[in-house]
Amino acid sequence: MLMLLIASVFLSIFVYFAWKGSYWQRHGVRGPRGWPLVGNMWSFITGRQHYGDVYQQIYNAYPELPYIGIYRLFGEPAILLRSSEMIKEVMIRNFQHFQDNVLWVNPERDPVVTCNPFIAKGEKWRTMRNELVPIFTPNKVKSSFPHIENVCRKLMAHVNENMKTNCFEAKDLFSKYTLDVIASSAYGLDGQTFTNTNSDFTTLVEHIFMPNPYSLLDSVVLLFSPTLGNLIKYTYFPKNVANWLHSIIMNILSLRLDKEEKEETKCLEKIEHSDFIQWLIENKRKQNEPVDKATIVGHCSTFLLEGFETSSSLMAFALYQYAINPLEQQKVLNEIDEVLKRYDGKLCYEALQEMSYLEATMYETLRLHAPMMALLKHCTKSFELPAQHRGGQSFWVPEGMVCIVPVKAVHYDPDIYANPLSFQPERFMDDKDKRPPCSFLGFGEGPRMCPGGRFGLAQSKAGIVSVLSKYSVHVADKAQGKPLKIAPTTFLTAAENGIWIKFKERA
Ligand code: HEM
Repeated sequence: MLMLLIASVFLSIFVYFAWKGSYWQRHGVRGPRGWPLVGNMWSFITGRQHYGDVYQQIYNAYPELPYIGIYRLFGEPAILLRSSEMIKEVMIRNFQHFQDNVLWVNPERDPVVTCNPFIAKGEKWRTMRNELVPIFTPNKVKSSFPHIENVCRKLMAHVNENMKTNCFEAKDLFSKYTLDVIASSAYGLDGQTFTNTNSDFTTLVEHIFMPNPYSLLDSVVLLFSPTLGNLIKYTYFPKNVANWLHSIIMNILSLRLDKEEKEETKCLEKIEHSDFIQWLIENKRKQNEPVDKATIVGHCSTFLLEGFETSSSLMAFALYQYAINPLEQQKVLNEIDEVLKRYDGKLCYEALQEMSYLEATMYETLRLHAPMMALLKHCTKSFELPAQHRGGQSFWVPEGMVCIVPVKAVHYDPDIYANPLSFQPERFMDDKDKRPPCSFLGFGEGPRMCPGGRFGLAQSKAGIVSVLSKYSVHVADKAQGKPLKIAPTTFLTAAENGIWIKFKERA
């Protein structure tokens, strides 16, 4: 009797998985066969391949299809978008059907980050995004520039001081830089990241996104399994960092808002602050709306989480690319010299705008090392995709299904970017209008496209120009002959063993 029971349990499990694994066959959509539980993600879940590389492999295997039916972890059917037309449908033209990002964060455990537009869903997303967009207009980015310039000076002092050892881990160097920029331009604080090894920004925040033994678990929870997240009580924003941030921002707000009230009653002049927090407050006042302190703390967590990691990895990967591509580096150095000469050697916002080759190298770096190797969108309103192949039928994407935009696969597609492995910044000067839509996704696309990209580029370019106006960059001795390895487990793209560089004083 017991044997019969066990056998029927096994049989039911087998039938269930066989039925689940035949989803795409039943719907007449082509794609790779999936395995029970792991779907097509075996090499990801075993820590051997980044999820972006898994999607790239599948993308390359079906060159003739506009989209592919795949199985994510736990056998979950999902659509991998392939043609640029399909990507455009989902990210831009029919955005209202695919509004939400896939990122499983529990609002009760992670209340601070629920204001983050990258995480927020539905109407809350729209409200939060609308509050942030005015902070990043060209004028506002220009107004932030004195903060950036000031941190550039600290960066240079730090590099000059450490030239004796002359072996820098680029990601670490530029994380310090971008954290200091955010501390100053967003909160009006001195982050002390270069001068104080025990500064809160250095000890609490700097390593949040670095590869660690839990990176794979974090990625699985964030992208695949809220149930697992609940089980292990996962938090996206570590509790101690959230508490620390909450307390410093509430302090800043009390100082500013309470002071303003007192000053208003005494009719004294207001103190001028010029940072993101102040602009958030002013925008609320202009609209005659109350300033909600909790929301401002939420936005401050967004500045921190979205603002430092993406830019610092862009800077680190860019310097790595210059180091292994000396001809392209020379073009950057020449342009920096030429432009700065016109500005009496002074780094300023206007000078950066004239460095078009430098900008092209940033885009080319983002093409090769996009911070997000795939963007995942939830279908929020069912949507009809055209037939996938001749003789096939259209497919209704059901609400809740995940649609994958395989950023890395698109960026490395030789039909879009000839010779995709090589670093050719010229592609972003001459040819950019000749490419199909949605073929550069370093900042995403459509209504959810990165609102902070302009600021991110400005801070990245300024730091790079500061360093390269004095030094050229090279692969550090300890990393010679060792190819760069990308960590297979992290949510954001990161180098497994760091990016080791050295500088040489320019003649
Ligand atoms: C070079 C630097 C940066 C890169 C490469 C970058 C890249 C991205 C990407 C790929 C997305 C996803 C877009 C999508 O889903 O279509 C994104 C979203 C976002 N980024 Fe950035 N980012 C950068 C800098 C920044 C900065 C400095 C901030 C703010 C301080 C910021 C704030 C955001 C926010 C709030 C979102 C969510 C937007 C939404 O879903 O509506 N980013 N970014």
